[in-house]
Amino acid sequence: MILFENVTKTYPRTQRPALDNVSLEIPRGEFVFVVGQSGSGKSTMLQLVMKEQDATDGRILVAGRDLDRLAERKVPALRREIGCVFQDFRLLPNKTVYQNVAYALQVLGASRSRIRQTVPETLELVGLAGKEKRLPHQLSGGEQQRVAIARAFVNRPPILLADEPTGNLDPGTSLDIVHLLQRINRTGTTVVMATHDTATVNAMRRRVIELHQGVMVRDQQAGEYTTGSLPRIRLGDGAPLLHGEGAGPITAPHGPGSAKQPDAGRHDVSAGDDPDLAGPELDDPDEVDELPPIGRDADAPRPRRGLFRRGRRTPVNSH
Ligand SMILES: Nc1ncnc2c1ncn2[C@@H]1O[C@H](COP(=O)(O)OP(=O)(O)OP(=O)(O)O)[C@@H](O)[C@H]1O
Repeated sequence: MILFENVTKTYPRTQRPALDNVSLEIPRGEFVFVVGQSGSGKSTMLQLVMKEQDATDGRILVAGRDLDRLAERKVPALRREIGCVFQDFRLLPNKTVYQNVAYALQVLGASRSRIRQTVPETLELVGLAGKEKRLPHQLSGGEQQRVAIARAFVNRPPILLADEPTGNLDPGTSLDIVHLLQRINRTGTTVVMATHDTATVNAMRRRVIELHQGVMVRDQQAGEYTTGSLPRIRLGDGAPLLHGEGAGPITAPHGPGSAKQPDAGRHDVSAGDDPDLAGPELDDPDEVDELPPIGRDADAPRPRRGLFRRGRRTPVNSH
């Protein structure tokens, strides 16, 4: 599903690669944490998957597509396969919960009947049934992130990328959000979550890919994440540092086995047409221009700072 073969990314006018000869495979349906200090290359990795950035060297396959050979006109189709969640939620402030989620389908040209069916069932999935008519400022931080997850997932993408989705949330709420991502993962969607959040990673015990100055230094099933306190192993001259002696098996990157298989991980959740759950009609089709960057909104103008560039880091109330 996602394959990196000897991928290097060096940004213009920089000395050191942001990602340095990274090889990995993430099979369909997996849940993976990407961890590492600030500047280690986590966001760059996610941007490469989205083709928000191009690799300087190496090969990337995503959902059966070789990104280096993907024509520009086919990038929107790639992005429709990928939902994105960010630290700062990026909701439309003047739209209700329902409208924020419906919008993601509307820009994809979904029919009204599909929107009326899918939005309520997705809001129910993320635990927001009953809050359809609230505006983002009437929600807690955790609830806002649930809306963002609903928006990213409403089209049932086979891949969900989450870049520091718990960065603005307190520990308990963070765990709730990661449990929600796990629930989405159980529907067959591959989840890749970049995070600094050691407690969450340690609570979940899923696959952990660790980056250090752009180098992948760990790829571990059922991994932990402990910053600074574990002994480090030197592999040899010039080799990367390896964390976590005794912390569990350290696996080699997977081979390129399944990466070319077409994605079939979509999952439909059926729900009835409950009028109580149906939100207000979208009043203005021209609102498409206001849509903030999300993964599947491939046709919207791309922000200059990139889909995965950080916005504010202002803590918000997450209770
Ligand atoms: N557009 C860019 N132009 C130049 N350098 C960049 C750009 N984006 C990222 N970098 C550099 O690439 C390296 C990796 O950055 P990246 O944002 O991928 O790290 P990160 O692990 O996601 O960090 P953080 O956790 O702070 O978000 C850093 O040295 C960063 O300064």
